[in-house]
Amino acid sequence: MLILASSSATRKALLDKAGLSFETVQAPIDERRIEAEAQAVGADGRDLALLLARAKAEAVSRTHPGDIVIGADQTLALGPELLHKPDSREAAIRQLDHLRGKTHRLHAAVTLVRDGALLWSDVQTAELTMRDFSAAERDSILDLEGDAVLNSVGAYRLEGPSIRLFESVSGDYFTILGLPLLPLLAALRDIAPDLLFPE
Ligand SMILES: Nc1nc2c(ncn2[C@@H]2O[C@H](COP(=O)(O)OP(=O)(O)OP(=O)(O)O)[C@@H](O)[C@H]2O)c(=O)[nH]1
Repeated sequence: MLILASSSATRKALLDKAGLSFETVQAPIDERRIEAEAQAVGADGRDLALLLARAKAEAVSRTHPGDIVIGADQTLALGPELLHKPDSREAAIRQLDHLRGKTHRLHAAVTLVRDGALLWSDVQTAELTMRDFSAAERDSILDLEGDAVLNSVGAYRLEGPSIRLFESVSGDYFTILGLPLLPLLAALRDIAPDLLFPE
């Protein structure tokens, strides 16, 4: 069985649309604690995404012997600063105002783990520049997006009306949504082709 160790509805949707059959299991890890420990030894956004993706897959692998577990994590770096998913509309407003008119990076990491062993990992980075949008424009986009932006590290959904807040985007679409799907599919074809086309 293929397992996605993520509670992300977006990641689940991407694998569903790719026609994969899998289970989702939320990883029982303390992301903030791992982040604090990693940053204390100088980890940057890219390192942290990989560390968390691996920790999630390893944690779920321990309770699912024999299964291939996909771990994934995405960090948002504005210069050296790491931003996180907003927990309210007010926090989303603050987050978008913080990103307005600037360029930030999204680091999306993905891992494959079986019986605690790391089989494969990858980290992809995208660079996104936001327009210097007005507060009125920001608020009308948040009205259109609703609570969906609370599940997104940048308080936006590139595939939704939020796209109107962007100046430019460079990098893979799936990386921005939070799961480097093409490298993951290539790794699964290599490691467990039967899981891509279950009998
Ligand atoms: N739909 C959508 N989701 C996005 C976008 N950018 C980032 N995200 C989501 O932002 C979230 C990043 O937070 P993570 O900590 O990696 O994942 P999570 O949602 O908390 O889920 P876990 O894997 O259980 O930690 C992921 O769910 C991404 O799918 C976007 O443009 N569109």
